[in-house]
Amino acid sequence: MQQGEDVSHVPLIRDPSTGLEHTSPEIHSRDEPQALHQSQIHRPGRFLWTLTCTAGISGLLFGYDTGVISSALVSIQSGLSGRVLTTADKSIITSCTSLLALLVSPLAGILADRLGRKKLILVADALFILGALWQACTASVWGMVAGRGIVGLAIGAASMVVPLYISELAPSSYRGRLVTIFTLFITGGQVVAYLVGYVCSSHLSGWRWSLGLGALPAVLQALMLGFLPDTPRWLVKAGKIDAAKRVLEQVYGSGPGMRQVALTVLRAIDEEILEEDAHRTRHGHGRGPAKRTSCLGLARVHDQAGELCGVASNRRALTIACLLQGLQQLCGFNSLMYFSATIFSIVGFRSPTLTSLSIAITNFIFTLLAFALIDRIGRRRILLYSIPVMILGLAISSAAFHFVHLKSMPRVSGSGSSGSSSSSSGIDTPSVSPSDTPTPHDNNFAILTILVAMIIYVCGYASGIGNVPWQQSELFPLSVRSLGSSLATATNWGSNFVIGLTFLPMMDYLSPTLTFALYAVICVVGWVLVWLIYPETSGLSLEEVGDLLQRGWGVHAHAHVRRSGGDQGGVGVLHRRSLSGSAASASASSLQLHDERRSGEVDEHSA
Ligand SMILES: O[C@H]1[C@H](O)[C@@H](O)[C@H](O)[C@@H](O)[C@H]1O
Repeated sequence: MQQGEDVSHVPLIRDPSTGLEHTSPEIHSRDEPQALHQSQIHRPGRFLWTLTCTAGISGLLFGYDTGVISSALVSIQSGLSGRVLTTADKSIITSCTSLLALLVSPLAGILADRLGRKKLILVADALFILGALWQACTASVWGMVAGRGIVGLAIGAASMVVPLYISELAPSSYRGRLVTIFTLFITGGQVVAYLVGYVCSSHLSGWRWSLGLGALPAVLQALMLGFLPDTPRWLVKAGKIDAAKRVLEQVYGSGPGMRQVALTVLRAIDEEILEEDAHRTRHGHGRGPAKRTSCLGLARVHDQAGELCGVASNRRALTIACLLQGLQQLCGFNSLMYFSATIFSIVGFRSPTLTSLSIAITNFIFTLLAFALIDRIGRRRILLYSIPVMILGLAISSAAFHFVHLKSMPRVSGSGSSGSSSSSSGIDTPSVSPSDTPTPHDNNFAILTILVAMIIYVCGYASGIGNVPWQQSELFPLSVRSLGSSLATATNWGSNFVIGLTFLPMMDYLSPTLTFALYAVICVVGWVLVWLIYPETSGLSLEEVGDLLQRGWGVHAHAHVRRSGGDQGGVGVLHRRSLSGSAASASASSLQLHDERRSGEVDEHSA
């Protein structure tokens, strides 16, 4: 096949020796150059931006729905079931969202393979709309729990499938940044939710509006998504080669050589699927090649699970993805997201809700920083640099709490009515009387230190661990990508649930000093594990990441990319890969060669 030739019809043919279906042998011509630099890709074009931002609206919904409930709970008063909400009501209403998100995430992986990535986003939209309207109209506490549960289903599905959708569309050199847009939308949604909640809280039934407004972005996204395609990787896997090729040509644009790049990417995807099919046939996983077009059935789930746990590189990928997602939540960040107003209230701030807005805004701004840096610095290095900042912030908070005279602790049981006011977190906090406000002789310095330390912590969080785990899909080969991503997403929601449930009791029984010290210790352990087992994946194609994990954890591989010039640095090079022994070592040397070509490689452990 000549460069630039129109390849609009790429038929599926059956290989008589293996019985596997694959694309035309022309596409697999061994005379083709083995690698093509994606440095030719200047910037993601309008098509890719439209796809990414349209999918990112799910992130906005995720952030909005997780953020808006805190102010809504304050404003509800006796608007549900004709009584004031108890603290237990508030806890159940808040945590049922993460619980349902946790339960749905494994199922979302199956559906993403079965229906396609795009259709699953549409299903999530339908749930977002239903959940928002339900919450806005419900008259009872249990109705609200059901509405929050429906939103939880939507968030669980969206948080699994959207990063997958974006990473399967993005060229490797932009993948980190484009996936980070998802987190930008989440954190932006949280800021919007805090602001909308603040504005609506001054109206009697404003909380119904703030909850119902969540339907609007979902309607918008569903309308836009109707015109957009599924990912090339899912399309190839579903046997829709022509459609996949069309999408790739749109993603890579029509500049000089870009059709060739699109064709090479198509070939790499196709080869990956072929090799995985062959590997599965050889090792007895799955039912062989006929699955190319029927691989989306539920019967595959068992095989996928076997492949995920039975193949060493997949096990490593799963361990890393779950480690990062677990760390993202167990480091305690969402205890600030949900309860920062409570914390600021008990230490004596006069306007805890507005003070807690500073947390949401810092989170958003530093996610912007991550967006700018993630592909330049790399995922691993950004974590190794930013986690110590988090540890510093937590350690200072922990120490400062020791010197603060707390007004009194939030109560984790009892009614929200007597003698207490509700913070925007939805948890009862004691009223702070004028005499409670700190005096210069009291602990103003320590209180201010807590605020500054928390902001330092959020800066570290948002620029690293708040984003990097959502790059999870890149760790898995296509055959187990959905299942692996969904288990990692479940780890995220499981840990989120644990943090939401344990934070207040820990503050109460352990003390704030020990609670924050514990989060700091978790971050130290997390940093060591990241250092030991998380390799740099920045700039590698999805197919190359698989190569990296085949020979151990890959942290010693000189796979990091030093930028050879602005945005063009860290380019991905496409390589053939094979799961067979000899080809694997050939692939290993090709990776080395590829790395040698990249200027200024660094030893990962020196990063
Ligand atoms: O990546 C996001 C982001 O960091 C949010 O601010 C946080 O609330 C979510 O739990 C997390 O998954």
